[in-house]
Amino acid sequence: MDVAVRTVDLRKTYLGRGGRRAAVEGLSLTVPHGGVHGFLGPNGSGKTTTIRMLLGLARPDSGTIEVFGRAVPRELPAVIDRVGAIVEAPKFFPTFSAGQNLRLLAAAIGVPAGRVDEVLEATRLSDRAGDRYAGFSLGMKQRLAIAATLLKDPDLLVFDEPTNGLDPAGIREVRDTMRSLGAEGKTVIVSSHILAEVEQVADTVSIIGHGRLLAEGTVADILGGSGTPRVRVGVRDHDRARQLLEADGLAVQTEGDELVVAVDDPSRVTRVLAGGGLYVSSLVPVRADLESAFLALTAGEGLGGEADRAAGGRMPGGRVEGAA
Ligand SMILES: Nc1ncnc2c1ncn2[C@@H]1O[C@H](COP(=O)(O)OP(=O)(O)OP(=O)(O)O)[C@@H](O)[C@H]1O
Repeated sequence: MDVAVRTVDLRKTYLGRGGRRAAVEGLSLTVPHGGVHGFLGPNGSGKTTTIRMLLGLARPDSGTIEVFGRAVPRELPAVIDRVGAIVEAPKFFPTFSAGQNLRLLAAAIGVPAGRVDEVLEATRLSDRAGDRYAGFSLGMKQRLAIAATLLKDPDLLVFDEPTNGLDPAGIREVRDTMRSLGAEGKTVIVSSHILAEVEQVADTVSIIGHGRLLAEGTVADILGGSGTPRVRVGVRDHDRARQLLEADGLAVQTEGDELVVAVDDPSRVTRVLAGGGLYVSSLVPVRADLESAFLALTAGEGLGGEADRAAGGRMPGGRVEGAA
């Protein structure tokens, strides 16, 4: 696998009131080259701290970072031109148009003015290039920020919570932009504490909690670890249905008005129940989604210790820390 970013045993502590506290604790991450990588974790799990270290904005206490094979921060000057990032909200002149803002920036960093049209096109802002920045929606402002990071035509883009504060339309716009950048072959790292915001665009994800890696892999890997498929069964006589299914060796749970049965072949449920004179009114597969996997993995965040480890143990998919 061609690797864009690799960290090994990364650790960063901060001095707080109660002494030194680890924000990042032994984090080993691998981000493949090309495509969108979701960097996920609850608030305070260490995402921003990790991103700041990747960009040379914070120094790790220990551990190593490589960006395109170069050690960061030592060899950062050799790769910095290949990296674009939005870590904090960038500043633009409100009364200038999008195009004017980008042309100013291009001149400041020594990029030919012709590149401005290309980045406006890449972020689908071409037809708004003449409009004043002050009149932009939040989603458009965020796309302009992405356009600014594209001026240098970097190979790696790092966006820290780029959809924070956006409405659903803005989230969709930013998501579409990230997707097309990933499809073009760029490596896009996007952090979020809301999994649904990156699930649809991420080719690979890493999930962290308390500064540690909980799982890493393709979205399919992580979902694949959720175990036997489950179906939600609508049937009148719950108790009797449960007896019949359990007598057939199936694991059954009651969730609200329905039974949830872990079974590889759903027709077995209808067969068993019909055999006992019960008829199924509905049979719906429980979709394994990344949100459930994420919640299972980060369950107990804030409790720490055993709760985290137990939650991790339920997730054999992807690469799970402790199981790898
Ligand atoms: N400069 C700092 N000084 C002291 N503590 C810090 C500093 N920066 C971060 N921390 C602490 O480190 C931990 C991780 O913070 P970080 O911002 O990296 O998490 P995050 O996952 O990005 O969270 P969020 O989604 O809320 O931004 C938190 O407990 C935070 O309070």
